[in-house]
Amino acid sequence: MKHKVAILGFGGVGQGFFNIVKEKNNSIQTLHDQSIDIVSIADLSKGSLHNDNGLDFSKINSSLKTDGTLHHYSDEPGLVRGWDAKTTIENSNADVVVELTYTDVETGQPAIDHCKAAISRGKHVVMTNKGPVVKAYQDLEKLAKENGVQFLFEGTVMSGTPALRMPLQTLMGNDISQIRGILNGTTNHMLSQMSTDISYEDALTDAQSKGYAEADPTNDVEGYDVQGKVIILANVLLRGNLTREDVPCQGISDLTSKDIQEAAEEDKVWKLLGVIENHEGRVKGYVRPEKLEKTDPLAQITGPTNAITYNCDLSGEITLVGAGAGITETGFAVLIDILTIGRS
Ligand SMILES: NC(=O)C1=CN([C@@H]2O[C@H](COP(=O)(O)OP(=O)(O)OC[C@H]3O[C@@H](n4cnc5c(N)ncnc54)[C@H](OP(=O)(O)O)[C@@H]3O)[C@@H](O)[C@H]2O)C=CC1
Ligand SMILES: N[C@@H](CC=O)C(=O)O
Repeated sequence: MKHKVAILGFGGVGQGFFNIVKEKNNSIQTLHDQSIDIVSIADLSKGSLHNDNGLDFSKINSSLKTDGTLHHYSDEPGLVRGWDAKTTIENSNADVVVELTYTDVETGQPAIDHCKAAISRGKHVVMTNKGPVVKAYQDLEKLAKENGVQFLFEGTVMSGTPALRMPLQTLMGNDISQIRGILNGTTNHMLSQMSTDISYEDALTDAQSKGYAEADPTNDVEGYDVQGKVIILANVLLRGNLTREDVPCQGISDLTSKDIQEAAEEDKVWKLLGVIENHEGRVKGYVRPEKLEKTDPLAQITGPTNAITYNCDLSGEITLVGAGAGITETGFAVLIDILTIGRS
């Protein structure tokens, strides 16, 4: 099976996904009988390219190497430049639209419109952008069903670690009464760095330089990113109907290096937690920093690594530990969603 893919947003994750396809397309074809043609890329400032016959990976690579944009991609028959995201969805021959633009958890836009336009045209949507899942999960899921396409978003929670697919598929039949986790790579990395005397500002700059942080890192440090993930987990796994107003949210911006040192002296460690409680179908969630005993399994999780514990009635506590952010890890989440479409 050959997937024709359009990428909207060619920042860290877009390029992480592109590099994976460039390196692994042949082995994926051999092992899984699927391959990926990138036919369109649309980005605000890096430029936009489309070719019905597929774009040339080596030409994309060399243009990126020149100055980080697509402007140096050389001409070829069938090449179209300059389509914006909307035109790409309308005109591209892609059967999968990959939505990797900025997350806006307040409005979900413009990504909700991108999803609706793609799904209404019979295109599958794969995304790591949390906005549309936080704001419009039920509507988009319904629209996807009506149009006979898939709407997949594994990378929205814990990047390439299967925090959604694992419970949906392999914990089926359990009642999950609680989900509790460290769900943001940026802040966990910052808290780990701050415990080694690195300042809050330097720790944030480091997380940004490594591609973990949101375009506006306020979303990370004020907890809004975790709040979005709590809503996604609650609504997708537990059939909740939570909105941002339902989830009290406190981030780490008030925590100082002194607080972290004082906790260490008490053998404790500060962690930013996202928690969802499910009492017989009444689903609630919150986000706040908590001072954990060093013996708590979540206290051991450092750097951009995340962890999530599902409290299940049949299988007991199951904890998943893995990357919470990162461009290759999140690029992998896009790949696994596309391969899942191919399998079904
Ligand atoms: N980085 C990570 O570890 C993870 C990220 N995510 C999510 O994945 C998405 C992508 O993340 P990441 O790649 O790190 O973010 P970046 O900020 O690096 O990239 C986003 C890209 O989208 C482009 N863009 C924004 N709006 C539009 C638009 N309307 N049309 C076309 N292009 C647009 C930007 O253009 P411009 O060239 O102008 O900047 C930028 O290149 C985000 O929603 C993020 O929340 C999810 C999990 C992990
Ligand atoms: N900014 C987020 C990226 C993934 O969702 C994080 O740091 O976890």
